[in-house]
Formats: sequence, structure tokens, C-alpha cells
Amino acid sequence: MIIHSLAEVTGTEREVRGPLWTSRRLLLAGDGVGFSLNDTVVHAGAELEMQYLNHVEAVYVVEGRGELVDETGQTHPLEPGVLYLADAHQRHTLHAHTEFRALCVFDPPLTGREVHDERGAFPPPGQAPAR
Ligand SMILES: CC(=O)NCC[C@H](N)C(=O)O
Repeated sequence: MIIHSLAEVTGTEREVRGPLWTSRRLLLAGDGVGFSLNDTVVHAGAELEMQYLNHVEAVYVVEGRGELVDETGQTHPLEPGVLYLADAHQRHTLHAHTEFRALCVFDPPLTGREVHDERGAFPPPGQAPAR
């Protein structure tokens, strides 16, 4: 049985900060289950352009409001209970209208300290930063 908690992760190396977000990494590659899971807070007003070239990410909104703009320019409202997944490694932009909290599942799993590169991607697992 694997048990982790937000309280246990907060303030440790499993709490990773980007310029506009904080990701609490509850499950990582080291847990050995084939995916990772983060509890992520995006700052109110943030605009994040991402393109996960090396991963697939499912994002399930649990708090806050915002919009997602996809590669075609289509806008999708985001609110608690909505899930999005940018399939085919699509470029997408998240606009957080309020503080925004989501559960984020990555395949392949994150290894720990990934932050976005200039394209909004995380490095492939073999090139992820050492802890
Ligand atoms: C919503 C989103 O993708 N934010 C970027 C951070 C990433 N989800 C993470 O949890 O590391």
C-alpha cells in the first residue's frame, strides 16, 4: 500500500514551484505505478502556455475558474469538475481567472523536479533534473 498526503509533501523536495504555479507531487516515478499525480495550484491571473511534448497530462479541476485555449483557438471554460487532456501533445494555454487548483496525472510519470522549458514542456524522464 502506498500512502502519501499533502501535509507530508508540503515544504519538501516534492513541492515544486514554477513562476506561476506550485505543484505538490504526491505520486512520482519512484512510486513505481506507471503514472504520477500532482495537486497543483496556479496563481490567479496566470497565463501558462504549455506543450507537453514528452508526456500526456490529464488535469481535473477541483477549485477555481479559468479558461483553456487549444491549438485551434477554441476556448473551453474551466471550473471544478471539469477534466481536460491535451491529446496528441497539443499546445494549449491556461488562463487562471482565480487561484486555480487541479489534480494533474502524468504519463510517463514525473520523476520529481520537472519545470517547464521554453516550449512549455517537461523534459523526458531520462533527462529530468536530479533531485
Ligand atoms: C495546470 C498545469 O499544467 N500546470 C503546470 C504544472 C503541472 N501541472 C504540474 O503539476 O507540475
